[in-house]
Amino acid sequence: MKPAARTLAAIDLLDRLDEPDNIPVDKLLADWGRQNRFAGSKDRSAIATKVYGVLRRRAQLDWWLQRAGGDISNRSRLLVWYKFRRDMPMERIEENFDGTNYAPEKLTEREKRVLIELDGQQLMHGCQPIAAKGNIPDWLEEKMTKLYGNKVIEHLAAFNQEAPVDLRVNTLKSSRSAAIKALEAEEIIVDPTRLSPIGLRLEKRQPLSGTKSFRDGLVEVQDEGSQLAALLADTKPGHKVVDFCCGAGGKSLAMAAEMENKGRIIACDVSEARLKRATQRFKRAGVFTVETRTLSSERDKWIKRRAGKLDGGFNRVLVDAPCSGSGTWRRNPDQKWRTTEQDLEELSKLQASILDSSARLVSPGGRLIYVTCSIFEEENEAQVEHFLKENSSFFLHPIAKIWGEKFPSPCPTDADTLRLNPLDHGTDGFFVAVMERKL
Ligand SMILES: C[S@@+](CC[C@H](N)C(=O)[O-])C[C@H]1O[C@@H](n2cnc3c(N)ncnc32)[C@H](O)[C@@H]1O
Repeated sequence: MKPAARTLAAIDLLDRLDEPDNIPVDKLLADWGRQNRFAGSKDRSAIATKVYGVLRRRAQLDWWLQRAGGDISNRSRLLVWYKFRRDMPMERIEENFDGTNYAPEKLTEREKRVLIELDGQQLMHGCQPIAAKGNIPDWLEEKMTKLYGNKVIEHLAAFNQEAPVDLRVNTLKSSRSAAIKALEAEEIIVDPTRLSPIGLRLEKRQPLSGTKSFRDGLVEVQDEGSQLAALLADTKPGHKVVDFCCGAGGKSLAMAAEMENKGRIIACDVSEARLKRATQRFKRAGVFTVETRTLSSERDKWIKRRAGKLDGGFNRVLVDAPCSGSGTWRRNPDQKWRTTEQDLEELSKLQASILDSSARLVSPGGRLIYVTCSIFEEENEAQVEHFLKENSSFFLHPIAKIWGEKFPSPCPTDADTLRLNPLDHGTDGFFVAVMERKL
């Protein structure tokens, strides 16, 4: 594809992301690649760089557009993003807007004036408000400042970096050192992760799905934060466990390995498609203690039936709740432009309802582990506080206690719950609370 065709494709994709059906950017790009087979891997990668580039810098690009008198559109955003790249002199920008077939219209006089206004400027400007400097929507500025205080800009910058690729070693099939060697033999260089004792971090982004190590189930792709959340469930061989919102099974896989394939995990979700993907992953990993269950909702009749059983409930119920995904902005920068205050309110209600229902499955002395990949208080601490107020038979089990028993690294928090973030921990944003039912 010529440069202008790539530019047009990127603008079209950015416009598509503004539509209300919430297709995540990674899926949109993958679908586009499948539907446009004429595009080679270099084309796809160049288009993705432009799309992510604009999504990660959107608030700053809009700030400059307003200041320089441009209109706010994805075409203008990409144009200004080009302008701030050192490798894009005016001739190259014009080449990307050449007005031919399969290319964006030629630059207007107004657009050219905007570009002249930006001559000699840097994307970051001292007069930008926090929301612009940190590339978040205005309504999130107060929330993020409350969370991160005077380090808010640094935190937002960390949320704007590309996330590393982390792997979890499947201890049913390998040790960390053996997995490092097996990957090295396939020219994949990894380093041990800092916090998770079973994690590896790729030195550089590389396709993994074709490698023997991956196909043989020695490793699974899983963010280090997600690994820690699963490990903090502290499952033991022989336990009975429910993974209440199991999705494609990431945490079930980690728990099954911790349980040495002994015991039973019931992996539930309302999405059949995700459960199907989970089943394939269990097979590859050699996990045979997991059975899947499709729920109609968090109030599914199965829960009522199980909760009423006399044979004691489950030792562990892990709730990896549906959430805003604000902890994963490094991977999904589109998400922050889509989440609204109303979404947060609706999600909070759903989370409370899921917690309330799933708690009924926990046996006396058993634990309810509440996890989100969100950084927002209303989805995290506030949920736990509300739950404990309504459920006096549960108490908070301090994270530091479990951490000290399981991990060689020092516990990153002295609070009773754990909140991870990219700047301090190098992981996605995650929240974990462990609540125990009194005997
Ligand atoms: C954060 S994702 C889970 C990710 C998964 N645990 C993992 O580690 O890969 C949340 C999941 O909750 C599921 N979900 C949404 N509403 C639900 C409900 N009412 N009851 C149970 N699961 C629900 C979604 O389908 C989604 O798979």
